[in-house]
Amino acid sequence: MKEKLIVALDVSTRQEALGLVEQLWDSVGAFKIGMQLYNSEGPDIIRDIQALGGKVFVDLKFHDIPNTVCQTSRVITRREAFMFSIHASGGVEMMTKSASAVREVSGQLEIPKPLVIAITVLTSISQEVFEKEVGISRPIEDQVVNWAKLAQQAGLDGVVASPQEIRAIRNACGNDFVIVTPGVRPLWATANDQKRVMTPKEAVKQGATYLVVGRPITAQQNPGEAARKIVEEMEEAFDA
Ligand SMILES: O=c1ccn([C@@H]2O[C@H](COP(=O)(O)O)[C@@H](O)[C@H]2O)c(=O)[nH]1
Repeated sequence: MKEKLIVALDVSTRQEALGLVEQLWDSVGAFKIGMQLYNSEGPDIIRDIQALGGKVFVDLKFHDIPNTVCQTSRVITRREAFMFSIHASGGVEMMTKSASAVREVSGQLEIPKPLVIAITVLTSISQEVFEKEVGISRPIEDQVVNWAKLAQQAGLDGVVASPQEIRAIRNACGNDFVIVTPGVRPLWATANDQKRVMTPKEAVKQGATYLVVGRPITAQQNPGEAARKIVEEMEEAFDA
């Protein structure tokens, strides 16, 4: 079950990040690098985490014209990321070019193909904000499923969505489609800025492939203990 847990390393220094990796590598499945750490420490942080035995999800949420995202996907593939994210709202051409570039480069280099995952609607967005600020007047779930279907059509491996949309995505895209869910909050943690949340146990029950958890682990005095507690809660999904 720990393989399903990805820890978001939202810190600003290599020292903090590698300290967390050393404490957590045997309790979780992978580590996520986002814009904070990547922009502080640069791409070498990917290699540093890999050197400690950690698999790396590069969550830089690429969103640009098809050529730019395609060429950047080649770069990330060469860095042997385990997974990386692009925005579904970039469109089918952008996603298709990224997916085929990744297949080509990983095939040429004979390295494992990274999972390419489409961001749908950020888990910090509520239905009210979606309508009033983003300007889309339909249920978030419908928009997420629409983007998930387009991502699948484009040859991507899966999507990032809130646990609240897992069932609808599974119904539309099937059991092999990868669903990565941030917005996971144990009952003992605060929601922070996350709006569409669910507990680890419920997210696993709904059918998440991977759970992304940051602050409920990294902001604790004992991150290792928090991660193990979350894995135990995930395992409860299969208790009778
Ligand atoms: O829709 C999304 C997409 C990405 N994220 C990222 O996941 C983590 C969540 O961290 P917490 O501390 O557990 O809230 C963070 O790195 C986000 O950039 C997301 O939350 N929602």
